[in-house]
Amino acid sequence: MSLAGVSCLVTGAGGFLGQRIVRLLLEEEEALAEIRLLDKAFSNEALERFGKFQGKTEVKILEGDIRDVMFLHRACQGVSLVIHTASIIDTLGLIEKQLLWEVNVTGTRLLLEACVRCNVQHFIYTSTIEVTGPNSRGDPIFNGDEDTAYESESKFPYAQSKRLAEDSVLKADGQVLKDGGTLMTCALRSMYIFGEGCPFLLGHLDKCLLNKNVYLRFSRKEALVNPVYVGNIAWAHVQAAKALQVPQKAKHIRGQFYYVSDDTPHMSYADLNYELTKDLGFGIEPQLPMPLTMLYYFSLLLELVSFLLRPFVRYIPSTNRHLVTLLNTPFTFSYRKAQKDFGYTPRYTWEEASQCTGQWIASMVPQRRQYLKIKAA
Ligand SMILES: NC(=O)c1ccc[n+]([C@@H]2O[C@H](COP(=O)([O-])OP(=O)(O)OC[C@H]3O[C@@H](n4cnc5c(N)ncnc54)[C@H](O)[C@@H]3O)[C@@H](O)[C@H]2O)c1
Repeated sequence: MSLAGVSCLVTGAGGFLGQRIVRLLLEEEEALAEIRLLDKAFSNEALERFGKFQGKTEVKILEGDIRDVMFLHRACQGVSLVIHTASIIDTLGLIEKQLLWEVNVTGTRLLLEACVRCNVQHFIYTSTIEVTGPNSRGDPIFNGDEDTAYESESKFPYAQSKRLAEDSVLKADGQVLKDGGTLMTCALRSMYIFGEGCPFLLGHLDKCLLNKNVYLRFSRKEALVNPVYVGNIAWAHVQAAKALQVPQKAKHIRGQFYYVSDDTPHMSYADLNYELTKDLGFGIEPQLPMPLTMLYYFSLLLELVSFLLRPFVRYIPSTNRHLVTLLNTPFTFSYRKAQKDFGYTPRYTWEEASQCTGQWIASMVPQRRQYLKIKAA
């Protein structure tokens, strides 16, 4: 299976995951013809990294908005594969719902329409485990798979927006392209992603440094999850893309969603922070700041305060019931189906993943200390 000669568009290419997907695509032995990198903004570091690449694949930077129909039309013209990672991630409810919808839901639909107009045959959507749950009751799942029945009714805007976008992607499978061809789509439901460049890890690191080098325990030890290393979820996109090129394989994949995890040991989100930086001598609080039920009602209280203040001031609490449940519910998934249907196996072991991530965090500590010092002054 190969992507030799393929022209591919990656949206969200300047983001944490997008950059890693691009890197893997550029490293492919059998070179792609062209990769178009779409994002609303690229950092200088990202541009520098892409600029260093000296290979056969042509790289084009497309800076613009996923909501811009004309821009999408130009971006899709002449490509046969779209990997759609661009999205707004919002676990706290910081972003206005309308903007979240416009980017995550409408943006995805506009992109699908552009694909049909421009005869793009293959479309891979980066979805999230949050479209499955956990639900508000906090029902656990251990080693779930695509057939695991689960009552999920998340009303949290980010999860809802990703669910609607995923539905649109999977429903678009089979649509007739302008030239009479067929659009084939699939969605990869990623676990929480860790790795070099992960903004969430930096947020937790800052709090740890402010707490005298002790990580906050925001999830109980028993709340086992299985986060995925960025190199592995990126690899899953590449593997899915390759399999879609092969008609015999594509027929199993199209219209399907897949859970993508790797061999990261199952542990809580809080314990992952600790595990990744054990060598730095950081600690972790032994217990939640208050019993889980109390934490839940405390979050409810903060949400009520936020609601009451809404006519006067926009106050977004630092926690909410959705987040407390998300962080404290055992929720693990197997990648068996992705392995069976498109040959996904993790490219990096847990040892490699944790070592690279740990080294990156260690390299960020001096900078973050400096930043926190300036912020406090
Ligand atoms: N980070 C995680 O733990 C995680 C877990 C599961 C799924 N995902 C999914 O993976 C994808 C990538 O996430 P990430 O962690 O790389 O996030 P990220 O924020 O680093 O990347 C998203 C990119 O999308 C771009 N973008 C946002 N709005 C845009 C717009 N209007 N037009 C064009 N580009 C726009 C951003 O500039 C950003 O570069 C997302 O779809 C997310 O839902 C992430």
